Amino acid sequence: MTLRSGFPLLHQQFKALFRKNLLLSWRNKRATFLQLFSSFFFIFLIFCIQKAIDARNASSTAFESVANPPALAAPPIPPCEDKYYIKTPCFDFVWSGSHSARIQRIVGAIRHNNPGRPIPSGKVKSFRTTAEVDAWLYGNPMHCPGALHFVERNATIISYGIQTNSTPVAKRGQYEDPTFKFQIPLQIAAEREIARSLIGDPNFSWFVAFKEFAHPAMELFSAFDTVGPTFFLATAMFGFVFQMTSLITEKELKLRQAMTMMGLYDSAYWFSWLTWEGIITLLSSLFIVLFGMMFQFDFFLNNSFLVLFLVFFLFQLNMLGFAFMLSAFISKSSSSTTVGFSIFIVGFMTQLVTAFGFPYSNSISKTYRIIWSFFPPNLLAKALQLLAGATSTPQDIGISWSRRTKCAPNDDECVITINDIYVWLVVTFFLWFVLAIYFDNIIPNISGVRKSVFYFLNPWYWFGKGGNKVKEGGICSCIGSVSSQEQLTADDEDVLEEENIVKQQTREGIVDPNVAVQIRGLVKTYPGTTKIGCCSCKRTSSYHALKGLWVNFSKDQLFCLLGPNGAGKTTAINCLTGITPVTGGDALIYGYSARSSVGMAKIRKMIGVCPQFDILWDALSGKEHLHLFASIKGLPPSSIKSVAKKSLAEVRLTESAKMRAGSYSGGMKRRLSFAIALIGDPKLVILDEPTTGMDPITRRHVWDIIEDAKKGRAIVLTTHSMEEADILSDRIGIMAKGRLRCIGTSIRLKSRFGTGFIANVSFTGSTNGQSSPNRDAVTTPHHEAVKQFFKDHLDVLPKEENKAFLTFVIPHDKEGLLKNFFAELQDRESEFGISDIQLGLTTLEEVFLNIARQAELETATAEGRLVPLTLTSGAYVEMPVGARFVGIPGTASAENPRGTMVEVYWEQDDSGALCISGYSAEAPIPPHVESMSSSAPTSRRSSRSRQVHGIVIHPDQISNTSPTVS
Ligand SMILES: Nc1ncnc2c1ncn2[C@@H]1O[C@H](COP(=O)(O)OP(=O)(O)OP(=O)(O)O)[C@@H](O)[C@H]1O
Repeated sequence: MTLRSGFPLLHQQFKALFRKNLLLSWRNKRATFLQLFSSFFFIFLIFCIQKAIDARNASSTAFESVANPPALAAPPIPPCEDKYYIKTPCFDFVWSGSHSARIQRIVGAIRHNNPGRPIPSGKVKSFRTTAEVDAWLYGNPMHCPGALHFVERNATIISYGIQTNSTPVAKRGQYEDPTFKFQIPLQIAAEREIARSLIGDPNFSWFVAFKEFAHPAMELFSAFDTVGPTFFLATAMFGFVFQMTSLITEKELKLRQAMTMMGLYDSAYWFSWLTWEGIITLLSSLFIVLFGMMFQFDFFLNNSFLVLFLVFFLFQLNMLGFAFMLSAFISKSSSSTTVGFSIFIVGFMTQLVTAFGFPYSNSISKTYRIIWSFFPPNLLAKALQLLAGATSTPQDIGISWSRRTKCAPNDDECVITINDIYVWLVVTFFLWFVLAIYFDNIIPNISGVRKSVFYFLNPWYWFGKGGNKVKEGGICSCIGSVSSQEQLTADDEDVLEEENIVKQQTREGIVDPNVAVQIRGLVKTYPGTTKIGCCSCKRTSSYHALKGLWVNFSKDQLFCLLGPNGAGKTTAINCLTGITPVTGGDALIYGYSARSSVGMAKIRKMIGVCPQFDILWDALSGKEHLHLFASIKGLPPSSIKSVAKKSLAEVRLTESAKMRAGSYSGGMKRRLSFAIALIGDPKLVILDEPTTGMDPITRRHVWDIIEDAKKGRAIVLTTHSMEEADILSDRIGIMAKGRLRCIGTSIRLKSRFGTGFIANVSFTGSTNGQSSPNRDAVTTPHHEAVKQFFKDHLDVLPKEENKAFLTFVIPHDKEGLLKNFFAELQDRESEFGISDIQLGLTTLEEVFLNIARQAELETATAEGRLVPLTLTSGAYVEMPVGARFVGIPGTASAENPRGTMVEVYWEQDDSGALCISGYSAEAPIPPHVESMSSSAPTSRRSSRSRQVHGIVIHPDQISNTSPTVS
């Protein structure tokens, strides 16, 4: 099948990713709904605020245009209860001059003639003098809104004075102006009745009317101007946070890395996100303007639709670019909400400052304006201020499309126009977007790999022909010197032979057509770094994860890489797939070098990878995953459907093809990851623990698929299942501490590194007991007889024993004796009470443990890592991790002149580390073993390390003779 490349592939990848983004948004309905429609909620809130403001202003004509004001007839004296903040009982007014009968009559007339409401006598209070009134007011605050003071000068002159409170007060949004409410009615009433008294005509007409000035409407207090920026910033924050979360999640879950491994173009990735989010932003901006018009805001009705739409669209697009850029700095998706919230708070505060006029004023330096305008919420605040100002009164016509380049109506300073804001938003959007791609390249990815700070200066980068060289370590950390790793000579003869073959082929330039992958002295050293924090420097030393790997992986074969945790298997795979840069050596995959970026581009087309962790989107179905990865790989569109269908059938996921991967079981997810690795018929398939979490039936099924998949391609498998390795592998390499320790077929490894044969002898009539490595635990006459039989004929003692069975390990050199030995044992079965005898070769697991233990022992010895063990006899030993035979200090006697020793049994714990599982009974140390003192290794690291308490005996010294311990 010919895979697409170049622009057609870029286009295909873009379409597939765009569809993926669409599906993710569709499946995450709540988030998408908020992105699109949250503006409705905020516009409704602005509507409510505007209604409240309008209601408050309803009593005033200031906000209306009054061309021909009507006359207001003189108002009556209001009841005192009408006053805000009054204490009852209250008086409508108090007065002084009560000693004058004429004044009394005038006050009586004021009460009776009050228009529309005669005032009862109990609602006024009389005093003789002004001083008495003051004394009463002082002693009874808030019991009366006003006072009249009459003085009868003579028969023709009556003077009067008025006392009222002059402070306007507010209550529930309404203002009370005491001049109009109390003072003027009292004044008119007093003057009317004084005039009538002086003229002597009680019906004398005294009509006073008030008229305000004709005036245009004042600027309305606009909710858009004040709360609009914050509310629309909040609307944009939904998209901002969701976008950051999506990008960071794809980074965090290594989804992006997986797609890159499959040959994804970075440009397809970024533009697919930009296009999809651009569409969402466009719709959301459209809805903002439509909702605003629906609520009949002058702001939306009087400004041009296009002007408004562009303000919201460009602002939200700008925030999107800002989110893209920030996501390069964040590695945990959970942090995006915190970052979003912080941006909102900062935006809220800077918008507040903008609302007060900073820095868009002629009196403030242009430099401030430029700096301020880089933060998108500030530009939004200014744009809304201009647009609100342009529609603040009903006469204002707003900003039309043609006026966008001119000063906004009512903007006296005219420091910035709407068009300037557009330009700023567009330019800064491109800036954020370019910075997002730049930072994404130079900030270490999830594998700690990044490009050089000046990567874009390499012309080849732009042509996709190199320039993708990567580095390790953060840009703000000084990479410590990488100590060079000398190439160590292999200890094992098979490993050495493999190494020599590869070296010879490399030297002589021989291209073996059967070799798919040739690893030539691959070295990987993770550099140590010095991270400079604010108050401290953190140093880490470099780590040699691969110390020179020389190996060939043949076509049509499965090579299994085994090794304990941290052996370097994943590092080797990551070097092959280009995830991590190679420090030394090289790896050729079908002739292309993994060190060259041109080669890596070719390699990516040929490999399929099933990483250790499932790299899947929870919201996408199995079928959608296969369609996506097939498109990224470059399969012709016409074949994608059938290939995906076939792949799903192969991994038995046809039934659940349409189910979302999030609801798959662990085994189903692994199967899907496996199917993704095989898509596009790759010539090299790398499977990193592919069957983890699968049930035994499915696992066997996947093994069948792997077996079938060997044809025409090379497969590299890493696994912790020895059974899997045994069944599937054509060749196995066991790694430990960054080196290949042994290589060969399963049989070869078992016969070379296994302890020999395992004989299991079961007894009749015995109940199952606990197996015990300690042979003192169980003894019966039959047991003793069988043990003696083995001792006499093969010179071995049991490795494990309990009431039910005895287990013996028979060394390879006894193979010639076995036929007669077992024939005789079978003849005497009834005599020994034997129910069954089983004989087998040692397992691969044992080989693995032996290799791992040896590697641990080497390291533990070098590092001085010791493990204590107290024996049942009370003796105490302390040995390096992995030590098998340990002599017990102080046990030399006449009977055992070299002392005694125990064999220590090791197993791997859950984390893969070696721990003691048991130990044998004490046995004499054979005479040929080197002297006790010389064989006790001590730490070469430092004097701080503890001393070995015991004698570590190399297994070869014991196996050179008959087994002495069991
Ligand atoms: N980015 C890194 N920086 C520093 N050290 C690393 C880095 N990645 C891996 N290592 C170290 O390199 C060693 C080899 O790791 P690797 O993941 O290759 O082991 P492995 O054999 O795949 O183990 P497992 O079976 O647990 O997957 C480990 O000691 C690990 O801590």
